[in-house]
Amino acid sequence: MTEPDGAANRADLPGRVALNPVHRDFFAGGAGEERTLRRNEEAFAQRWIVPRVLRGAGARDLRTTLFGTDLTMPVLIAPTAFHRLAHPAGEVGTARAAAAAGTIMVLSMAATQPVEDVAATGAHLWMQVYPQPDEDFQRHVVKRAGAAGCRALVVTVDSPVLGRRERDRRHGFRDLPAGFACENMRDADGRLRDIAMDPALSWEHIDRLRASTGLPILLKGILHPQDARLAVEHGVDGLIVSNHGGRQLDGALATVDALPAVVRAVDNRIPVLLDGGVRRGADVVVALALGATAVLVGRPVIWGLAAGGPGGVRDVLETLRDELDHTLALAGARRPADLSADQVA
Ligand SMILES: Cc1cc2nc3c(=O)[nH]c(=O)nc-3n(C[C@H](O)[C@H](O)[C@H](O)COP(=O)(O)O)c2cc1C
Ligand SMILES: CCCCC(=O)C(=O)O
Repeated sequence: MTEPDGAANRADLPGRVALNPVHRDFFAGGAGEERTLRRNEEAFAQRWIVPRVLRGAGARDLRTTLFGTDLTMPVLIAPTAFHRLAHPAGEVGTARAAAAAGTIMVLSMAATQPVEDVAATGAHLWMQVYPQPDEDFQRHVVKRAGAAGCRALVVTVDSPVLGRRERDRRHGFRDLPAGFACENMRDADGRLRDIAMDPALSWEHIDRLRASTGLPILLKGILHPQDARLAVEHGVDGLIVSNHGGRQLDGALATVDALPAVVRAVDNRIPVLLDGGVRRGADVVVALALGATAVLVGRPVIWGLAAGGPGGVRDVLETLRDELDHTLALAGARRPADLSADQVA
């Protein structure tokens, strides 16, 4: 997706603030040569929809239910870090747009505003966490998210170590600037912790997390069908096929290429979601036809936030909704569930 570049023709957008180029590269960039980052979008561009005709489909119905929450469309907001670097409205601004659009926002563990403030917008929230080796602290974060009203946990499992983002290295960008903090990384005494990434974590960590909370748990960052099977065996409630928007393992499989095998392995036992490279309604249709229950968008939301605050995010979501509705009509489907894998070539 084209990045906002501070061009003058965007100055008319309400709430727009110029994006610091270092922060723009943080949002836009991926790991290594950014092969996976590019491939996520290219893989969608190489999928072709085979429409069905004369099905009397009528007006579309995009509604979707996930773990008891009704959404107006199968497009969610992926967890992304540091929204206050994109716009002063921060995660609260993004959540206002999610509430207005009737979808779920997945709040990043690296959010720059407290989950309680974000939840006060009335948006449906899920909380994303990187599994923390200090399990007492992790339970504290999970409890706090639940108390604030988050309805599910998204556990990101593709980050045993942080990806090498060369744009950030060139800029020397390592951390949030002064005056910003990961507000949901405070311990019970209010002290800030760093987000830990730990290559020693295993399925036992997920088992203990599973036993410690009644919230539905989704694993984010699944690409291999065997991991999908293991997730089901370990009592996980949902999967997100993701390569972290190409920010972790450069060279990892594109998500739409990974989706069919994961869907087969899961065999309808739990919902399978996908993120990475979803930019248009046609991409959503392809993912749904290949068996995803819903998709999430990452960078488009950030660009909307940077360009226009909550209204900019709303524009991004409503554009995706319109395109999805239109593409479904042209594909001969009334509901997402009417699509089938034989409609993708
Ligand atoms: C700037 C940025 C920050 C991100 N931060 C997180 C994060 O804190 N936790 C997480 O699980 N994923 C994070 N992701 C990955 C997204 O959740 C998602 O997998 C990815 O952005 C989807 O790809 P897309 O940007 O092509 O839509 C981040 C992605 C970006 C671009
Ligand atoms: C330590 C938080 C990193 C967030 C991020 O940039 C990502 O997950 O891609």
